[in-house]
Amino acid sequence: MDTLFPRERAVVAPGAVHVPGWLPAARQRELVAACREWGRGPVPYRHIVLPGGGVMSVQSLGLGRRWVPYRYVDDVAVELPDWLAALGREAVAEAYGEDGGYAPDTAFVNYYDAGAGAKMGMHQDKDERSGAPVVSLSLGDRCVFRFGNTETRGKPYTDVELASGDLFVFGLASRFAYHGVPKVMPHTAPPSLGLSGRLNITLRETGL
Ligand SMILES: O=C(O)CCC(=O)C(=O)O
Ligand SMILES: [Fe+2]
Repeated sequence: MDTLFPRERAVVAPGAVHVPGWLPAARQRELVAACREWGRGPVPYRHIVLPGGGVMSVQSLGLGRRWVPYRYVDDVAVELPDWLAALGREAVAEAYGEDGGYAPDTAFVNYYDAGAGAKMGMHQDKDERSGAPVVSLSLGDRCVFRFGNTETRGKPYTDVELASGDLFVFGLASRFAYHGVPKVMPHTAPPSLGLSGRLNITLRETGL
């Protein structure tokens, strides 16, 4: 990534850790290939329709235990691969120094079409019955990831730039913090990745 200054690991809030460039380029390419493959599977990427009638600008696909707004249902359309759960465990160990037995059973793959202005509003990930951390991996275009507090969707929050290969883990006191993606910067993906837009893979333990 071509920034002027090296980007450094940061604890954005207690339990919320940003590790820039965690995924090597080859691993990023493998993950992009896997995301493409999942899209060819039984369930395509789609814009989720919320109960109020709103349509999300992000296109998503679920692996492992399936989520429909706003709950997990007891069925699996596409398995969560063991290698991805293992990567999640490594991610937690990287962020916290130990993996705490992390065993994610669900993942969301989100595609942000940067040209179409895809973004995600401030929300909490709170349909899980587990306090285990959320692991987020970024691929492709850079974005502004807004990481807030557990009380309100508003301030105080911190804006973090997430780039391809970055890891963000939020757990402990930040597990139920509001967060969102107000902006994706088009044409900022590493050219060698062959991806236009941004992919985000988010792993969670449902505790169900
Ligand atoms: O795209 C991101 O970085 C965040 C995604 C997210 O918050 C979610 O899927 O719940
Ligand atoms: Fe989220």
